[in-house]
Amino acid sequence: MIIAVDGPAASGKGTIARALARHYGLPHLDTGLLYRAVGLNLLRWGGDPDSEFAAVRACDFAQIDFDDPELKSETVGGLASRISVYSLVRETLLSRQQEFARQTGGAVLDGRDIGTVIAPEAEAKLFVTASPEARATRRHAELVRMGKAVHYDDVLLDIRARDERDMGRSTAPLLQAADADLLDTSDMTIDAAVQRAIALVEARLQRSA
Ligand SMILES: Nc1ncnc2c1ncn2[C@@H]1O[C@H](COP(=O)(O)OP(=O)(O)O)[C@@H](O)[C@H]1O
Ligand SMILES: Nc1ccn([C@@H]2O[C@H](COP(=O)(O)OP(=O)(O)O)[C@@H](O)[C@H]2O)c(=O)n1
Repeated sequence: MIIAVDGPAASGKGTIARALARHYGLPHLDTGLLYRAVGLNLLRWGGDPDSEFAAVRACDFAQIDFDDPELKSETVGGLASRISVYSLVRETLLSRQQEFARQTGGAVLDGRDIGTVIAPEAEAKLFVTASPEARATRRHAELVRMGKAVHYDDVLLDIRARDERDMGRSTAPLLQAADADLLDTSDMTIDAAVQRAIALVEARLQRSA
């Protein structure tokens, strides 16, 4: 079974995807980390994020430690959002994600285009969202926990800028797949959001049985 979890920044899609993976005993891929790794390479190598050529060259994970906390920084997230508009970058990262999705037994993937581009055949699709303010509050708390001195207003601006870029790009824009279930987590605790996600997946599985 493939479960696709898409949504904007800090909506809780990663938290939900990890919980679904645990619940169903499936492997999980956070596809945002691939785009973030490209951004981190550019930062380290002094590559120009305005150059599609440089961004494609940075699609190289040989020196990337996917547990590196720097991947989670807002600088790297911003770079990821900028280079993710390039269709050649998206093409370069496509097969890795599709192979993960199509492995025997299935998988859970989260990102922006899992249900629309990477695995349109997924048995269950969730589009996880929350208000920009709720998302900024969560991301701000997360960054403060990581010891970063950031202002809420800057985090909110960053979230809005990323939404605009992710939704406005021509290749694989962030959008809810026609057959995805919407899950708005603005007023939900993590536990409530996870329980709702499991219920939505179960309902899908029963409908397709
Ligand atoms: N429903 C929720 N209520 C409160 N905080 C949440 C909720 N869902 C996720 N979080 C927290 O918000 C932050 C971002 O969640 P995450 O799952 O990483 O989002 P995304 O993968 O969409 O960027 C994390 O610190 C996470 O613990
Ligand atoms: N499948 C994906 C995943 C991420 N991305 C891009 O990568 C950036 C970082 O993704 P992420 O999922 O790690 O970001 P957060 O939602 O955790 O803030 C996003 O802003 C997107 O622009 C994408 O284009 N397609």
